[in-house]
Amino acid sequence: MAYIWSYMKKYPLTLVGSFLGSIIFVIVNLGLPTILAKIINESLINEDYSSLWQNISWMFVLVIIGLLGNILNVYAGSRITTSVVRDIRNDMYRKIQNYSHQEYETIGVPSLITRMTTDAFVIMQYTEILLRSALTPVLMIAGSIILIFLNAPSLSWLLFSAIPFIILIFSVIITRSRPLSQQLQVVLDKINLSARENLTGLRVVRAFAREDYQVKKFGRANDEYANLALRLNKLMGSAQPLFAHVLMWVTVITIWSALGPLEQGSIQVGTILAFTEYLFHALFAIMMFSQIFMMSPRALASANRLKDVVSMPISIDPNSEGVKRTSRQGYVEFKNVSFAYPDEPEFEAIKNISFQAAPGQTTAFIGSTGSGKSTIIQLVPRLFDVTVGAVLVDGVDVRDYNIKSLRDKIGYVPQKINLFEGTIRENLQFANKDLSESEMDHAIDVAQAGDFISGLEKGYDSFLSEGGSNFSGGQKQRLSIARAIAKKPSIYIFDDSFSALDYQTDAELRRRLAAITTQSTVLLVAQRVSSIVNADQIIVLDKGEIAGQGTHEELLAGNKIYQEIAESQTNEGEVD
Ligand SMILES: Nc1ncnc2c1ncn2[C@@H]1O[C@H](COP(=O)(O)OP(=O)(O)OP(=O)(O)O)[C@@H](O)[C@H]1O
Repeated sequence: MAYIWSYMKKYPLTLVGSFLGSIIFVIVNLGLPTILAKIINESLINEDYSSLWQNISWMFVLVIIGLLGNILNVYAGSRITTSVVRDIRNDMYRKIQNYSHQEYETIGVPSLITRMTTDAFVIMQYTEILLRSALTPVLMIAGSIILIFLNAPSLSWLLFSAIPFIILIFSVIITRSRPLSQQLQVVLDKINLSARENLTGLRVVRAFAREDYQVKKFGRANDEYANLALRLNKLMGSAQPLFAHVLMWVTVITIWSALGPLEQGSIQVGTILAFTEYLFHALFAIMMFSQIFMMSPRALASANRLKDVVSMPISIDPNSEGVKRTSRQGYVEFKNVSFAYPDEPEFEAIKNISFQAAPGQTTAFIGSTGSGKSTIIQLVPRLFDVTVGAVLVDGVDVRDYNIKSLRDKIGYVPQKINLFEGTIRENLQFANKDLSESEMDHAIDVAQAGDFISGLEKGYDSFLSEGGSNFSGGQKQRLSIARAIAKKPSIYIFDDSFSALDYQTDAELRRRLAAITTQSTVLLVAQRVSSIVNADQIIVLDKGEIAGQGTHEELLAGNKIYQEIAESQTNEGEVD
């Protein structure tokens, strides 16, 4: 509740409007039966037609005020609920932008999506219920009790004997629904994970003809959700009929117990009619009020999941007051760096790594799969922080930089290509929003992407689907490289970025890159020896440790692991 209130209170005027609407609603709903009782008891029985018309006119006035109140209530309520959910989503999205990989991995991308969509939607529904069922029912209960005591005190016991039944019904429902509501959101995460995995891996699923398996896997999560939802809906759905049942009994008992006083003339027909209306409003208000508690377990579960996202401590401090400018450009140094991934703190993915890279030089990393190549280069843009030692860029520890300034220095081409939905132009401008047409031509040209783009009908305005899935692996790699070049960084990082290129394109691209990186340092992860023969230094990795360091010729002469890699590729006819 406090969580939602922290968002609701940002809209004080709209809140006042909603409260005013609630007050009008109560006045109108209790005013109408009160006037009706007057009409029956006074105007009709005494055949006083002038007071009859007067009362009917008051009823008209009340109905019109009620209509205006309703409009105000609905309008203000909608504004608040939609604003609250929009603000929650914006806050989440902003926070997620600052997440490091560790935070993403802790919550998981599918869960983040469920939280931003479904959990936020649950909060929207709950805000709506709060606005509808908090103030109005309280006023309605208070007003009904006062009017019952003023007009029919002898029947008030009926109200008080019905209240425990209503409270009992809702207490049972609320207690039982709490664990179900919490489970429901967790199972929804599973559905999201399964759907996402299936849809993003559609080609693999088809290629392995595993559609049935995937359908069953999704079906299991979906069935689990349906079972839980059914149990929850049955519980929630039983509230209304049980309430109606209590109300019917109370109405029958009211008529029955009013017969005596009616005969004795101590109570009038209009009063009984008004009493049943007050009673209905009071009990209905209790039911409305209970909705807050019925919905609260689910809302609480969702609010906690949303709060977890926003309050998640950021493991990589963006250090906004950190270093923004350096006199040197393009120097990278690793000083005795060891690193363990946060989810496996016992296992050091890289151990005691030291090397220096200077502008105009290419430093290449090679080694068997899982030897730690990607891990090393991810430490330069501070995607993770070192566990031991230090990474220096231009002489400054990367942790001392303003993180944006550090990353501005780097053009990163990740192993898993990430292009965004939009045009080629937009994807390149992602690196540099002020990119001129000639700069774009140059980046595309160096990345060897000009040929295939000129063959496209719309050229730079050709559209990439989500993740660039309508382009080939090699085309995507070249666009990703062009995007890094467009940034004109002082440090280039290529993580296995040439693997999808044919040998000729790979060689030409490296030649063109060498020409534009005379003032920049290049860190390059490669699988093929042919991609790194001209590197100024090659670092051979084995199980996270440096097993050799030198030029291609030096390593070929004296490093066993490098010799084995080169030999295996020569046998395949790969090395130039
Ligand atoms: N996010 C992660 N969480 C935990 N361990 C990880 C993570 N990423 C990589 N590792 C582990 O760290 C080690 C080094 O992985 P890394 O990706 O750096 O290897 P690599 O040399 O780049 O391999 P490849 O050539 O296959 O890309 C491996 O043992 C891997 O299992």
